[in-house]
Order: sequence, then C-alpha cells, then structure tokens
Amino acid sequence: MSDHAAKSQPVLSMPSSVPSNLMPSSVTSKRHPCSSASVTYISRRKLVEVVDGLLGVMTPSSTHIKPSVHFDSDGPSDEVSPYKAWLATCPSALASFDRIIASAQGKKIALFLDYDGTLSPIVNDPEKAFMSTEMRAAVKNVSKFFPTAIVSGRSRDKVFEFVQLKELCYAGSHGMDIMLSSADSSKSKTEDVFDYYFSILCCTLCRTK
Ligand SMILES: O=P(O)(O)OC[C@H]1O[C@H](O[C@H]2O[C@H](CO)[C@@H](O)[C@H](O)[C@H]2O)[C@H](O)[C@@H](O)[C@@H]1O
Repeated sequence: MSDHAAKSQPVLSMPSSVPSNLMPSSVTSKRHPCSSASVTYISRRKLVEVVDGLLGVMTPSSTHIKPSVHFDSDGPSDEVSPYKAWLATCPSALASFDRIIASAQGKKIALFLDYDGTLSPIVNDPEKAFMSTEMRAAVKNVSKFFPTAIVSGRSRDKVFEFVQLKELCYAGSHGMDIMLSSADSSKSKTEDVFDYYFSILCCTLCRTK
C-alpha cells in the first residue's frame, strides 16, 4: 500500500454531522428533528440510479450458493423449508431492490459493505480475491452520496490494499480495527463520519435485539 496516511487514522469519537465532502451539490442536507446528525436527502430517481448501479455490478461476485450445510433440503413444495423461512427473515439485498428504495426514502443512509463474496468473487487463493474495476467505480460512485464503510474479517490494511478507495472507511478484523476516510485531511470531519456510522450501527443493533 502506498498511502501511509490512509493507514494511520485514529479511531472513534461521538456524533455530530456528515462531512460536506460526502454530500455533493446534487444532494441536500438538513438537520433531522430527532437527531444531532445531519440527514442526506436524495431524490428517488437519484437513489434508484445509485443503488441500482451498485447492485448491478455486485450480482456476479455475490455468492448465490444455497447454504446446504446449514439447512436441510426443501422438501415438499407446500411446506416452508428452513431455508425459505430463513430467506424470509434475511432476504437478499439483490432481490430486494424495491424494498431498499422504499425504506430508504427520507432516511439517513450509510452503507456498510462486506468484502469477500460481496465486492470480490470467492476464489481459492485469498491473495487473489481482487475486485473488478467496475466494482471499484460503483463503490466510489455510491460513496459520493452515502457515507460508506467496508467491514471485513481480513486485516484492514489488506482490505485497503484490495479496494484502494480513500473515500471509504474500513473496519478490519471483524470491526476491531478501524480506519477512517483519508479523502479529507480534516481530522474533525473524518471523526464526524464515524460518529454518524456508529449512531446508526447502534440503532441497528438495538433494533435486532
Ligand atoms: O468478512 P469478509 O470480508 O467476508 O472476510 C471473510 C474471510 O474472507 C476471506 O476468506 C474467504 O474468501 C477467500 C477468497 O475468496 C476464500 O478463499 C475463502 O475460502 C473464504 O473463506 C479471507 O481469507 C478471510 O481471512 C476472511 O476472514
């Protein structure tokens, strides 16, 4: 990795606002009445365009193998199999485009992406799990509209080496090692991004309990 600055960013502080460099002029920002964080409002047309672009390029590298290790075979068609029941509670984002768009309207949006099997195809040699140029461009594009982070089981240095987008935040070792965006040199702004991420992540964790 050539960018040493990108490796050495600090971790965490508490919420304030989404940095202006992640809000292009086509997107408006307002204070949300229920939160201290700014909210990015994006038109439905733009939201469809951005999400569609990312999901479209993600489909080929996404794992579509049925998890036979964890679930029995489907059984008679009139029965709800464990696999189908699991899918009902954990639907694939790739098959839920309309729901994503509908539920994203007027909300604060932050994007957390996995690396292996999501941005890169699963391959036998972990050193060769490269992401495509198209995928890199799609992720870079989406990060212009939403704060975007990659959370991986790999070391964050390794993930950054594969992705090489300073616009993103990276959480390696399953979230134990965090690197803020180095696209903006302002420390306070990069801290703001993670404040925003963690306020959303905490909400998500609370809701799933
Ligand atoms: O959290 P992730 O970003 O999904 O990382 C999970 C593990 O990914 C890597 O292993 C997986 O991908 C390899 C390359 O396609 C594949 O060879 C291996 O079978 C998969 O398990 C990585 O090597 C692990 O360190 C990560 O924990």
